Amino acid sequence: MSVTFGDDAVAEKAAEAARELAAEGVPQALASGDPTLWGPPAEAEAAIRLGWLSLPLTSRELIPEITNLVEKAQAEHLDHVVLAGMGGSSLAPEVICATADAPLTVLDTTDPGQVLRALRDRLDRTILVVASKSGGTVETDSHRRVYEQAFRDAGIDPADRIVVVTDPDSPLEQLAIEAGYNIILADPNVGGRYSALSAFGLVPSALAGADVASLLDEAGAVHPLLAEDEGNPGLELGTALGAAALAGRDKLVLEDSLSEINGLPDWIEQLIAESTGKQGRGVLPVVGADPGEARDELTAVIGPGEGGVRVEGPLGAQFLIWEYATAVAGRILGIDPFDQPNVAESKANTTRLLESAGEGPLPVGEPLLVDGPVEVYGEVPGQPKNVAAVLTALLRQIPGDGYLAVMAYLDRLAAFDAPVSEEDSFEEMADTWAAADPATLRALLALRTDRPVTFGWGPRFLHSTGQYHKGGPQNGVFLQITGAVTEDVPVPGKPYTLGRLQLAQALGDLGALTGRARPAVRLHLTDRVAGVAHLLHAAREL
Ligand SMILES: O=P(O)(O)OC[C@H]1O[C@H](O)[C@H](O)[C@@H](O)[C@@H]1O
Repeated sequence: MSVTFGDDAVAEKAAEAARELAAEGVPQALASGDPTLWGPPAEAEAAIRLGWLSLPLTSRELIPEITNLVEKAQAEHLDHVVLAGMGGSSLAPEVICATADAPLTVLDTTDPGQVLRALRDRLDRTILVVASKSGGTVETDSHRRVYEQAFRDAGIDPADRIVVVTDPDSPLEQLAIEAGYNIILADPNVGGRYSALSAFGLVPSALAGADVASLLDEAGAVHPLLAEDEGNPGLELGTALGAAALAGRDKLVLEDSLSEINGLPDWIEQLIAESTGKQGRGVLPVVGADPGEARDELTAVIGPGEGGVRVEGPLGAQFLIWEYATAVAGRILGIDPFDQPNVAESKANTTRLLESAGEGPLPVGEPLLVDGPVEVYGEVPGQPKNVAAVLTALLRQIPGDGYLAVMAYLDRLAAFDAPVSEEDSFEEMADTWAAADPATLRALLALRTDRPVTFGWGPRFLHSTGQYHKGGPQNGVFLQITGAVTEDVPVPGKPYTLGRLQLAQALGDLGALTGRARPAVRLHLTDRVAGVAHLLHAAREL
């Protein structure tokens, strides 16, 4: 495992901060789980949130139980592994499985189309992992309800197919005991985004076929370094992130293109955004972007490559080092890296919207304008006449130290429905998919501004960068995309459908953003395919 610097200024600042922390005994204290390192207000939370430090050792106890579960699933030919879990309960397994080439279907969406895709795929061979630390997350609860119903309708006993990963004594544990589900309890002294090496990361990944014992070995190999003042990669990375942010380089561009690890930036994004984005401070992770020249950017590269900071090492070690680094950066920035004080606001807004609308329509308001398949909602300066003018106005509103966040409450897999010919080369197919993918908007808009542009799928990002948007520096500009639902999915036992919940989530977050006087616009696609094409066309023509 190594942390190296391609930028002398960052290297010097990191070394200076590391010397100061070493003089205060921080590396040793953090490695031994001292909860006082983030000040008195954070102490109570930190006292029950440092269990991740010992997971490379303690999670070994889970291996026999996990092996039994895997053998049982194999014996029953359950080879379609579906993971219902939000944020910390699915981001690590997604990277672990993508890196190990182990097929895993992740459900961290309320998009009815995307959920239907999973439901219609090999239900007879599906094993569902319901993962929630709190046991009360609405998306995960909805997935469980939908799958229970689908299993029953197919004559399958849900108890034969559902595995629950949760904290001891959560409401989900109680429900799972009563329903007779397989239950694996996680270490309650580990927060969601620090849980990669806990049962949350290991159980679904092992079921999908990843070698999770090796991950623990990889983390175990760097574990002894965490108490060191010198040659401690966690300290080197954490001081680089913290000191760079204090010096104004608080946008962290995460790159992994040359790495053998697939998708780690998405996991780091949640870890950094939720841990640091609070009290008007924080580090903004930017995923999928080319490094820019902006004075407030720092590039972190996973694996080989060019960048301000390079972090090279196997996945298990990366998890532990980034967690430790985040805790160190939190101390440098003077924030509590273990809470997420603003995530609940959008959730509360969503609940209120659903309750007050009853069975009536959700209060979407009147569109400001309609441009072909795109309705525009919200306030935009300069009386724009079309989508292109709205995008231009939003880009102009980004402050000099700010960013634009694009948040798409859509089916993340829909772009792959775009028709390709078998004669097409892979590059041609990739171009076709990119032309149907709302995520392409990020790159197109990034060409028109020198400020960072981020992209998140809703509601997934609400459990990640959503904290930073609301709790971090108030310099974001926000572009929501929602879409018409053609086939909805009822949530058994609840008065709403997934489509209604998804829209209420978008509106709930929009309320939290506009309540902070942030510029925020919602583009609603009345025809999703045509709407994405229209948006991308407008962005290309800017
Ligand atoms: O595992 P759960 O309790 O369902 O939580 C899932 C996610 O929910 C919240 O939004 C938190 O902000 C995240 O940190 C967490 O990972």
